[in-house]
Amino acid sequence: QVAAPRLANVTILATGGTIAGTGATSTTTVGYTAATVGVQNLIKAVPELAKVANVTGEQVFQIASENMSNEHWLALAKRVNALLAQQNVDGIVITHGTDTLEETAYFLNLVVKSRKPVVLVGAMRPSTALSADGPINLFNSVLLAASPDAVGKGVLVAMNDQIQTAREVTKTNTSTLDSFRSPELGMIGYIQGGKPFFYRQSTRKHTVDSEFDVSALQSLPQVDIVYGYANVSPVALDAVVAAGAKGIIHAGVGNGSLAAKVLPSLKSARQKGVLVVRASRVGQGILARNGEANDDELDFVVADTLNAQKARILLMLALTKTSNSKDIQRMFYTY
Ligand SMILES: NC(=O)CC[C@H](N)C(=O)O
Repeated sequence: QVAAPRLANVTILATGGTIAGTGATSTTTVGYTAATVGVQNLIKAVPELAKVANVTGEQVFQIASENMSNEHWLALAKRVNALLAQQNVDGIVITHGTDTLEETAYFLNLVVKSRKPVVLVGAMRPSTALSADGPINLFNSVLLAASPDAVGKGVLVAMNDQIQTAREVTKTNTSTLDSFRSPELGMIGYIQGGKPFFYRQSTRKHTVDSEFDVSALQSLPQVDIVYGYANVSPVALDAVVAAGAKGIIHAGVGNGSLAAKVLPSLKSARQKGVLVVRASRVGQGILARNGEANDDELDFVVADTLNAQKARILLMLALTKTSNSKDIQRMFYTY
């Protein structure tokens, strides 16, 4: 008689979103209400979870993810770190609205102090819809969080049978099931037949190799994003500087080009000590340092391949450590 292998202990931290959403009818796939189903009912809806892990649920928030804030992130990261420090927790799944899921994933990728798996998951259809994607996504994410193969890979996203990394994944479609993709550098694996299959991993630092530590932080520095477009004016940029931004992400056109009408405001912001990071609205490609602007002379930083919303997260964390632009540029080439 051989003893059954020990099942991993996985904690599901529920934060809301469509995966916990309900609609008026089975064909309601838009215009439903997000964040109404509690974590115990999410777990009850997928009895198959018990076959792959000992699952415990905790309702940390119940929100639509457009309302995710820096304070939510700090609370969530502290809870994740506390749980992963426990010997009886092997992995964590976080259920999340899809709108800002990639941001929470990247934030945790930089501040979780453990090699144990952390997997974010959401759904594009509410729990009441025909062919709802939440249950299979939840099942896949729990088996991924329970898998020794997911250890040390950084924070992962498991949706639509694919495994994506926090740094690369982005929401690419407002409504289709295959919305979560890493169009630039690619997904790293699949989940099929109850098993994860990994093919690649990120070379960028994360989790235990990260220099960021939120354990003593109650807030994060204000960093705002301003967008580039034809006929742009400096109105929005000047407003965020006047409102006290410590850093600005400029999501410029093309390779982060700066319009002549905006450049004086960016220069004056930098002279006041505001950190300026050039990113691109394009969505793919390296932001060339000293390409479309002389970053050395302007003392600006470039975002490398990070999109603007993830550049905002890295800059906030960077500003908790230093205001030295060279050091911050190093961080953008490291994480
Ligand atoms: N598909 C979704 O999860 C979107 C619902 C909601 N806007 C949210 O992000 O929480």
